Amino acid sequence: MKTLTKNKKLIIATVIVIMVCVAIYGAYSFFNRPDQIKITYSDFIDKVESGEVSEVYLYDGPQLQGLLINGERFTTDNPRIDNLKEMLLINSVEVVEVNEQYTIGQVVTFIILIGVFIGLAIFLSRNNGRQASKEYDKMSSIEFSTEKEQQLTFSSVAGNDEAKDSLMELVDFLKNPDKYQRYGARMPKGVILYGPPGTGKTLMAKALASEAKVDFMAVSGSDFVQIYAGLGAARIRSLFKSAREKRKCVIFIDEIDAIGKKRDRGGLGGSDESDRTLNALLTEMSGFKGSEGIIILAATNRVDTLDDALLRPGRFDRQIEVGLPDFKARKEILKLYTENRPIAPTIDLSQLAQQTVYFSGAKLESLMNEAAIYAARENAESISDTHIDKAFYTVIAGEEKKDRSQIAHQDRKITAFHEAGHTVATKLLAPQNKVTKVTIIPSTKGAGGFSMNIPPDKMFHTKMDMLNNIKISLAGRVVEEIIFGKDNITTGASNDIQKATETLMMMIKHFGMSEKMGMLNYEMLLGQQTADGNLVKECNQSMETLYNETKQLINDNIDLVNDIANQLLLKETLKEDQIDIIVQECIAKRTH
Ligand SMILES: Nc1ncnc2c1ncn2[C@@H]1O[C@H](COP(=O)(O)OP(=O)(O)OP(=O)(O)O)[C@@H](O)[C@H]1O
Ligand SMILES: [Zn+2]
Repeated sequence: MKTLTKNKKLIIATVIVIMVCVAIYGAYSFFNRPDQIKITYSDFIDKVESGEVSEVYLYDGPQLQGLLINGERFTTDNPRIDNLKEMLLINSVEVVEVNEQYTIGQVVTFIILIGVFIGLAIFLSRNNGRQASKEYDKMSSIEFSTEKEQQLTFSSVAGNDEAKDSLMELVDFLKNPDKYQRYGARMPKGVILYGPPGTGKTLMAKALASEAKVDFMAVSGSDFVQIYAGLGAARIRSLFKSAREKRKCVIFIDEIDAIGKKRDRGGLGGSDESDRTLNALLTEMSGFKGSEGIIILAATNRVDTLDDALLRPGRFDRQIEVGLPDFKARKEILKLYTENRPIAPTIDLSQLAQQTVYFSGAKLESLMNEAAIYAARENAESISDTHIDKAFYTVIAGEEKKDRSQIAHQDRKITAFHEAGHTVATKLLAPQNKVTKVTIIPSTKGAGGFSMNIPPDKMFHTKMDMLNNIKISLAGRVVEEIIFGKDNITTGASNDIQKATETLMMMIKHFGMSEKMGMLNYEMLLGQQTADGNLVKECNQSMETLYNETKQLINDNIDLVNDIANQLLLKETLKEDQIDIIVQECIAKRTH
């Protein structure tokens, strides 16, 4: 595309040069026309005096030129006398003074030349502008589908149930924005979908638009990063303008981080251009009312790199995680992509789902597609295990070679036991806390799995609450040590240790909860310095005691840890009710 426009410019330039040459030649021959009569100087004086001369071009050259009343042009010798002009004026001849070195022809040629250059400049700049506007237009043509073209529904998206539920709520809003308006409900303008690549973020955005039967406009954040200053911002404005014209629509901005990166505060300059683009986005988002029925969905792999201004209320104030699929979701995705393919009856999707840990939806789709290609190449009757096996290695090519059945087995096991530790400690020490979900599928927030631990709302936290929270944090590491041995503990506990240290330090420094250290605010005493020797010593000792108490607790309930870890290895994600059942069953087993 770039070379094409370059060629175009070259052709245009050549044409213009030719035109200029023609113009110069034309002008030249015009002033040296053979019909230009040559008269003697005395004839000239006679004609002036008899009023036959209308114009004379005065200049310092050897010849004078002029125009007779009858339209004839003439030249005559230039006497180069001082009072010629006065004499001509007295005889009411129009005198045009011409700069010395130039002949009339040259002057006219010069004027034409300048005109042509100005024309050329305007043309090129307009061409440039057109180029810019072409790039600018590209935006709206990137992906635009009207409702008729879409038949996607949320059923085309497997797994990701929580994310789907959140988006489903928005369908009604898009369908009936007036209804919400009537109650003064402020509906979200922007939703950020975040998670690893290929997990179906785009797919869900499309599904939302088609379920709500509204238009879908997709752009990518990187399209707004422009060479032409201000174009990114202009594109944003144009995007919103066309969205408003549609009344209801879903705007999808992929890779929002390309324009929405945290801005460099205090840094010198930074990128003005991306700032300008981000500001345009923020302004546009504040500009439209929620009742307009426009929802902006943005996707990113990393929500933590986004500028805080983007995440404020009235902008992208909803953030939905779209994670890697767990066992159940993988099975559903595989089912989706085997439905219309001839699959050998020996293929066990559950088993395949188990063997594809850490695969994204896109990777699973690609797995089935590659397998289908292998089968087609062989003209096989159906897609068999051998084809899938081959496809498996194609899909994970470049990655560390893993035995299909052993994929990341040790990692999973460690994570499962670590998370089981947190879960058991929570259930035993703080049953009032809600454990919404435990998973061994890594999230973008944590390296391993995570357990969501929501303590009930309380005005005050007791010393006991805080000590228990520390123990819950330590329980992951404790289980690692008990199950895998002192030398095989992992780096997976680094966040836990940070959290435990923070809580303990707060107890000692701010809340006067350490008998040894007394009722002092150590931050006031120590100023900026975070800790002194005594403080560290006290913190260390308390932590050791807490660690040993946690170890005791876990050892006493190791059967429960085993049960939960094994279920995690099997199902990968456990919801609260599933955990409760495991706990009840385990305790029932004990009393028998
Ligand atoms: N949960 C899912 N259910 C069904 N198909 C899925 C799912 N997740 C991903 N896919 C498949 O993977 C393809 C790519 O997914 P999509 O483009 O939506 O991912 P993404 O999260 O937007 O990725 P990226 O972050 O790279 O933009 C989809 O077109 C679909 O075929
Ligand atoms: Zn942990």
